[in-house]
Amino acid sequence: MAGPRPVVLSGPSGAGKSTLLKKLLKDYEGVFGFCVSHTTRNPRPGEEDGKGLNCLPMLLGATLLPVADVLSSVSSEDYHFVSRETMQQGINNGEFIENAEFSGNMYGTSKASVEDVQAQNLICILDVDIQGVKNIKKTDLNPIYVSIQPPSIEILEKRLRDRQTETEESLQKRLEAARLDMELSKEPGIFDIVIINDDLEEAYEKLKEVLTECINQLQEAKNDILFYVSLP
Ligand SMILES: Nc1ncnc2c1ncn2[C@@H]1O[C@H](COP(=O)(O)OP(=O)(O)OP(=O)(O)O)[C@@H](O)[C@H]1O
Ligand SMILES: Nc1nc2c(ncn2[C@@H]2O[C@H](COP(=O)(O)O)[C@@H](O)[C@H]2O)c(=O)[nH]1
Repeated sequence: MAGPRPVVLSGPSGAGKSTLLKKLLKDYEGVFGFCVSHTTRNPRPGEEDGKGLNCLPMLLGATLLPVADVLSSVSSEDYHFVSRETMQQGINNGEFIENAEFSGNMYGTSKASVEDVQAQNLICILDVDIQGVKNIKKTDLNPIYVSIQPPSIEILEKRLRDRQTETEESLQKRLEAARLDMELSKEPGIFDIVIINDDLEEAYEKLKEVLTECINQLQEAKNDILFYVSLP
């Protein structure tokens, strides 16, 4: 696929991927674009369908709201919320790069979502579980693979409980998946880097360090374009 090399963020549910992602998208506006996944799970309070930073021009056009109002209403971590039937149809039609069943729900990355970000010359960030990582490895996407891990399963459980988004049943399913994810992340060759998210600021600094090269490459490419465009 064309465009700058994408970034895959993975790691157990509750490890802090979205928290780090939101900081990154805010600090590097115009550099990164979030790939909005599809899911069959119910939206959480505050989540809305199909909203992602890459939908911004559409939102601005459709709502005619002041830019600041639209920006404050845009979350970087929402989904296209769909029924199982719709999702399965899309998968059957070959519209997805990868898809997985996680904690009783379907999740997937559509080709259109990736292309949407890449068409804007942004570095496309995907947030997927470990099954997604394995499936993406079979494609030609060629991303940088980053695993965000919690300091321990006990701390992960506390973070998930404190987040108050899960029922006891879904929390237990997520912890079960987390144990497997934490084991697999130790296998050499799966991830380019594993970041332990203990202190948030330290984890964020490490993430930025890993992404420095691709951030610089994109910014240089944009500067080159600006230079040539401004030539008389
Ligand atoms: N370093 C940290 N220290 C303490 N709490 C944290 C830290 N990082 C994230 N959290 C908190 O832990 C909770 C889980 O974080 P977050 O929602 O970002 O995880 P996630 O990996 O994106 O989960 P999911 O995959 O389920 O979306 C949030 O309430 C967040 O505020
Ligand atoms: N394989 C995929 N996994 C995905 C995708 N989008 C999100 N996820 C992962 O699902 C879990 C749970 O997410 P939550 O929002 O319900 O807490 C988490 O590990 C995500 O990384 C996807 O498109 N494909």
